[in-house]
Amino acid sequence: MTSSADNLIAPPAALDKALALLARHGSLSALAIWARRGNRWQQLAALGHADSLPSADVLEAGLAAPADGGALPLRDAGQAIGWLIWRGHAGPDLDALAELVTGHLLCVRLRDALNVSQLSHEILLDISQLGHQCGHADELAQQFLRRLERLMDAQHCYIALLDEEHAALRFPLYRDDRHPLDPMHPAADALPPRLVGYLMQSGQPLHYSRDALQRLIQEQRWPCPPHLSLPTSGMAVPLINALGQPIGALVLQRYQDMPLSTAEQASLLLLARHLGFALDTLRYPSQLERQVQYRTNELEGINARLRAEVADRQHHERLHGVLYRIAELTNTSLSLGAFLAGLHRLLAELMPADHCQVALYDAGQDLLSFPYNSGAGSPSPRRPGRGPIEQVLHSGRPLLSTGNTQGDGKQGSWLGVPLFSEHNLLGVLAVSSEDSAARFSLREQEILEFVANHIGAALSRLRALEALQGSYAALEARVRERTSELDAVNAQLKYDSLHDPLTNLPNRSHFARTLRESWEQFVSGGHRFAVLFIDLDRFKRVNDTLGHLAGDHLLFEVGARLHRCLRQTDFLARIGGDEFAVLLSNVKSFDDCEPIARRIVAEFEHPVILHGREVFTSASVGVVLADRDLYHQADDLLRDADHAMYRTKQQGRHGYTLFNHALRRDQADQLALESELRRALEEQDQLIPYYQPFVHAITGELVGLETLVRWRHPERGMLAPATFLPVAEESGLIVRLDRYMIEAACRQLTRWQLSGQVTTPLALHINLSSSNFHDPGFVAWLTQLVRQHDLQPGTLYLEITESALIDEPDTAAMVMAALRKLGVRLALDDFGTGYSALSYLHRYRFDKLKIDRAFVSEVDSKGEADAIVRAILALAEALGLEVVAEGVETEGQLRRLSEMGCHTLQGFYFAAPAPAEQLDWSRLALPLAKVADHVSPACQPV
Ligand SMILES: Nc1nc2c(ncn2[C@@H]2O[C@H](COP(=O)(O)OP(=O)(O)OP(=O)(O)O)[C@@H](O)[C@H]2O)c(=O)[nH]1
Repeated sequence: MTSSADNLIAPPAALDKALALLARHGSLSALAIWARRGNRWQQLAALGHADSLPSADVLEAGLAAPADGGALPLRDAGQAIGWLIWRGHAGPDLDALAELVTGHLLCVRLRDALNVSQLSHEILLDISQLGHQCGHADELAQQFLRRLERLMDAQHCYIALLDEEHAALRFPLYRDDRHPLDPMHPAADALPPRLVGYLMQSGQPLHYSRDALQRLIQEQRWPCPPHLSLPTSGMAVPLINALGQPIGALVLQRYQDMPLSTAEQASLLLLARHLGFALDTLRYPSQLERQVQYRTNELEGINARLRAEVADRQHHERLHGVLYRIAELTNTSLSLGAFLAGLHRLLAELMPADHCQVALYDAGQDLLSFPYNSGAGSPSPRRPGRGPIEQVLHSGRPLLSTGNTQGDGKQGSWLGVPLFSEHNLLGVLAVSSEDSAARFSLREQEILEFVANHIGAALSRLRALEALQGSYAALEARVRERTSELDAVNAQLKYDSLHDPLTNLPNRSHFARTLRESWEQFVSGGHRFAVLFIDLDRFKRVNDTLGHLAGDHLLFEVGARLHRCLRQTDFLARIGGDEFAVLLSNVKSFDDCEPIARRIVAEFEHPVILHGREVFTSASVGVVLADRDLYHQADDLLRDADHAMYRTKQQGRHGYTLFNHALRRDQADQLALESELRRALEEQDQLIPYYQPFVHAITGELVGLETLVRWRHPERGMLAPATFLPVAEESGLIVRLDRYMIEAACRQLTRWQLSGQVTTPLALHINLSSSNFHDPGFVAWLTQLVRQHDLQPGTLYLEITESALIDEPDTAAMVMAALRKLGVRLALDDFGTGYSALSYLHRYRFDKLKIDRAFVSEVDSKGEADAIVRAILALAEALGLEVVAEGVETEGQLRRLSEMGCHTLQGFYFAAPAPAEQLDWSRLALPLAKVADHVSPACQPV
């Protein structure tokens, strides 16, 4: 008996022995032993007519064993590894023999495996050498196939390799008649390249059945024609090089129903591993060379990357530098032209911008203008056409074009981007290069767009700046215009404020200022000067007789005449109505002033022609000399010049007076008198009312009394009104004096009435100064007074002079009307002496006229006076006015007046003015004949 070890060495012989034993123990006509070798059944031993027996495949598929025999599966670990199939009777030791055969079959399998393993090792070793033996991958693949076929069924297989240079797959071996493929240029969407690609990506071997492949195709969405026949099974293994990187794939497939065994799968993995190395060795002859190459490639890669990084960084630095300068330029350029030229220079640092053009589109005018165009001058504005600029404008997008971009036949590259300002399309920025090799790319486009943004911003800024500058300029022009207008107006206002509009001469304030300046200079050692005060004489008369316009004319003419009398250096001003003042410069004494004053006075001897009439006028002049010892301020000089002029008036007008020591004393005296009068008004015993009667010419009865003021001065004695009334008028105390007198008279009348001395209505006359017309409380005050004394207002006669009416005619009329309303009567004093008395009678309503003493005194001696008095009486009668003749001093006058019909008389002939307590009531009550007898020649006015 052979041992198992022998069987291991020679299994077929062992089986034959097992067959003989079975035949011996039974009556068998046929017997076969089948073994599974790989994926197939193989009949290892047979006896008798074994070929009539069913095969192992048939039995495994479930078909019945021969009816006249049997079939027994031989199992190892539950798996059928062989079959015993027989015809006839098997005998009792079948099972034991079957076990024996099973052991033999296992030996066979082990031996097969050993053989395969040995073969595999040989082949693997062989394949490892192929890399050095073969010169080309195709050859290596054929060699590999030959060896593979020794191991397994390799009817359908292929090897794919990655061609790195061309990034494509090549198939040095391709055997698959079901899927024809051009191994050198395989269609990328065919199934093999897709499968290889998938495998190389996953890096994992893939064993698949048809269904699994079908699922993969669907999952990966590979195009797959419906008629395509897929393998029943297959295995694809990635080819890996020495560095573990996939370089291709080895695929083996079966279309028949014979799946790859586990051993085949394992072999294929090993084979693929060695194939990968062999192919890698073919590409890199030696490992060292390969490593050097690899390292070189790696270093070259790193180097290239570094160089690219450095170049990139440099480019970015340059780019940032230029962009920064562009941003700076945007904010600093003052003109668009300078800004755009600067931009072009900077752009040229970043790209081959040989030419640069900025086109702006005005939609309102449908015009393209070119604020910047490098090269030969700026094209003139034009309507849009069909060029690349228009295309950019139309699309609002960048445009890159190559070829003959300039229309000059030269090849080049053109890049244009739209210019926006706050989303409004303004125009186009374009650059072009003449270099046919230069090409603008996305990078240049991005830069240009960046620059275009800045141009847009700069345009907005410059336009805003231009608009601002424009409005500033307009504003400045307007301000200049307004300033010069204002200057002119101011100058005019200043001139007006310093000049008299009628004569064009400097006015009072101008004179006052000049006077002060001259005084300051004089005080600090400058030249002496003098002041002349000139007032026209009786100027009112001109106004009244010829009208105000003629008066104006005269004032103008006087200004011109005065000017002629002066020297160049003298300063003439009109300081009031008919008042002029002159500053005589550089005079040493009155001797220098007098000739000029004389000249002025003489100038008025020539008539002035007003409204075709010759008018004679004259002037009163006062002269004062600047004196540091006597004066402290300039205004005092004018005051004293006025005083001197006033003295001229007092002395008969038409002349001049030098303000000398006597006048100064007189002036001081006047001032003292003024303050004494002020005090007198506050006391009761200084200002005394005197009463002078009005007598009826025929009956001799007392018909009225005129109240006349006398001042019983404590030191100066009894003062006549002429002494202090001018002071009262000038100082304004006249109003208080009038009230004082009216009140005193009313009080006195009440007393007389109470004492029974006055029983019949008596006319009480009191003088009223024109100043009272300006006292708004006067009428109310008088009303109150009349009530207080319970007087008949009709007994009061207020005597007004013509001059009071001349000064303020309207105010006078108003006050007079109010007085009349109160019931107080009005008398016109000194009638006949004025020059326009008749007009006053017409204008104002009087109750009584007092014929001036000048006519009365001559009424009995001069026929002329007689005639005037007659005329006055006739006029009064016609107007229904009472008449009083004042100043009757003789009996002749009395008789004459009486004959003429003037019955109310006043004068020394009857009684001199006397204080109340001295009135001789007994004599006043006498009839006329007796009156004359009682007149005392010693009775004189005070
Ligand atoms: N036409 C005219 N008259 C003026 C102007 N200003 C003032 N007057 C008048 O001038 C007159 C000045 O009068 P006075 O100087 O007081 O008196 P007079 O008549 O000149 O008399 P004496 O000065 O006393 O000689 C007043 O009647 C004013 O109304 C003016 O601008 N034009």
